Amino acid sequence: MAAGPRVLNVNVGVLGHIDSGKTALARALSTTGSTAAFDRAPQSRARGITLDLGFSCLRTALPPQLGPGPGELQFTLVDCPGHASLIRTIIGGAQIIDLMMLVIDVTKGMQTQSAECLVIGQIACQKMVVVLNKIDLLPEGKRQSAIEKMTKKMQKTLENTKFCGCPIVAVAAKPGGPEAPESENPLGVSELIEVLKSQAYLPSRDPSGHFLMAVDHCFSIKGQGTVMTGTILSGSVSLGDNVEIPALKVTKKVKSMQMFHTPVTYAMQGDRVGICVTQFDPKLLERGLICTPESLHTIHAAIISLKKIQYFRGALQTKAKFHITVGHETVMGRVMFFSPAPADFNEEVKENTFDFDKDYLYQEVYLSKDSNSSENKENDQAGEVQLPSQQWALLEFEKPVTCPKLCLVIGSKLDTDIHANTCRLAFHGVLLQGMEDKNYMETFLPKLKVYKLKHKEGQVERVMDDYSVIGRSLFKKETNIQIFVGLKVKLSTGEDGIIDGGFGQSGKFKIRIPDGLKPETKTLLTTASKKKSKAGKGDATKEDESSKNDSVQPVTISLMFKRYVFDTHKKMIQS
Ligand SMILES: Nc1nc2c(ncn2[C@@H]2O[C@H](COP(=O)(O)OP(=O)(O)OP(=O)(O)O)[C@@H](O)[C@H]2O)c(=O)[nH]1
Ligand SMILES: [Mg+2]
Repeated sequence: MAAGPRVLNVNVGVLGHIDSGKTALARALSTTGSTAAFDRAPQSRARGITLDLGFSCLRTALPPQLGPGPGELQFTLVDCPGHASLIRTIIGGAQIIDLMMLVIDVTKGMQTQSAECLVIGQIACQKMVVVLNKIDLLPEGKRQSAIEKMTKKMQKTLENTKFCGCPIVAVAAKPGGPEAPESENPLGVSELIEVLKSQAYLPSRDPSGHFLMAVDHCFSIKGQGTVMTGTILSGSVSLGDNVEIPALKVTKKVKSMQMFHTPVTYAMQGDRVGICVTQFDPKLLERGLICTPESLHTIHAAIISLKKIQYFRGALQTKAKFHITVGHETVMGRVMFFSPAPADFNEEVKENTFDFDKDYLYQEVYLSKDSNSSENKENDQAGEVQLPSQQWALLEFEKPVTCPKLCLVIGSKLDTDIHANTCRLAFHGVLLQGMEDKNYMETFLPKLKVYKLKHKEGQVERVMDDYSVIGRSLFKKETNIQIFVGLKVKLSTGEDGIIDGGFGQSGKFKIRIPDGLKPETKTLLTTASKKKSKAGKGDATKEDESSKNDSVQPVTISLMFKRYVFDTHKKMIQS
């Protein structure tokens, strides 16, 4: 470890709607700039928007809650882009921060991407500070009352979020806007620094486990090698360690390391470091992960636990495609939702594990208060829809992704029109099980016991004798009835029956009633048959005709069974 005073690092994300003044605020806050801060990229400057994460830092005295003893607190400011199209970068940025600043243009209030950032913050961050920026644009006489009004509004917005009651600070990061001289001093920034200090906490710092680092910049230094800078997400790293760049499948030795311009020999979770390796072309890696060799897995499909994002309009449909951010990568993927089997509905589920021994119920749509699918009609009749405490999804990716175990997953509809003023983030969850085998369909999925409940209805055509009836309209003409032989059915009059075999060529079948038909049922059926044969006089010989003629029969037959979605034999199972 480096000698000298103790320095603690806290990553502070700067998030908010486009043009709210995030970059201006980061600039006002920082005393030391680091690589690629402040829209240094030429494309960024030309367009006046932030295209990538910007890093800068600010050092202050250690606040009392992080004491005792001498030392310094370093805030690494992670300036995120605001433009809607860059939401993937924002999600990546949010996963490395400990404390989030949500920047709001005080003259505009909450805007579409402020809301999306708030959602991301709720998923990925512990703490938040709201910054009302551009207060210089409020007429001086009415400034205070306008700030108070917006503060109240924000408090209301945050009421039902985990950030309820968080500090709200009013500033002007760049009074006068872009044309104002640099000498114009920002307003409220020293107050904001005090608030940040009061909110700072020691993020979890645990040197155990695999080393994993989110790299945000990669560049070469003549005569030294290639430097990758980033935040250590887990584990630790020492000089001489081998680290893998999984996206490129190469392993390199750590030649030297720096933490904010100071050489170090060791760094751990929460630290921001630059790692120098040799013989590696920096052009090959821009953004990405490096890790302990072979500690990440590359997966083609995954099982996740998930929750719908409340602000997402519309239902989450099975088979729909989403943009899926898995850890730090985003790919297209298809989803299939499933819930606990009814028997396990109220059972506590263990966090971060998936139980392959249990049965799960396939769902056409994710069950939520607003999902009024016909599937849930039976549930609905009780009034309120009963929702399970946990639901899951199977994700099938269009391209394999490389990610750590148990990483964060966010599903979004990024193809939604960015001017549509709606939340594009649809669900979030935890990756419970990845499937590394390309042939997971054959090798893995059969282990996943998700079933569909099938319900078929038909009618009793006529009585054969006291212990058997002929049924119809349950199967199609071409159905191989043989595979249904032996399955149990129930008559609407209460009798249990067993499918005995086909009858004729038109999909009719024979049902055996082991306990015999009730006399009432027999009467009911005989009267109905008589009526029918009268009506159909002349054609009575044509069996086929009568099955098309859907005259109402008084007794219905219902067949219920479950079938596992991934069972290659398509077995029908009855309890
Ligand atoms: N009047 C006034 N203008 C400001 C203030 N802060 C920022 N601006 C202006 O608002 C515009 C946007 O500022 P940026 O800091 O680039 O905004 P941003 O949120 O980083 O934008 P993106 O990164 O593209 O989302 C610039 O023209 C700034 O000069 C402020 O406190 N007062
Ligand atoms: Mg910016």
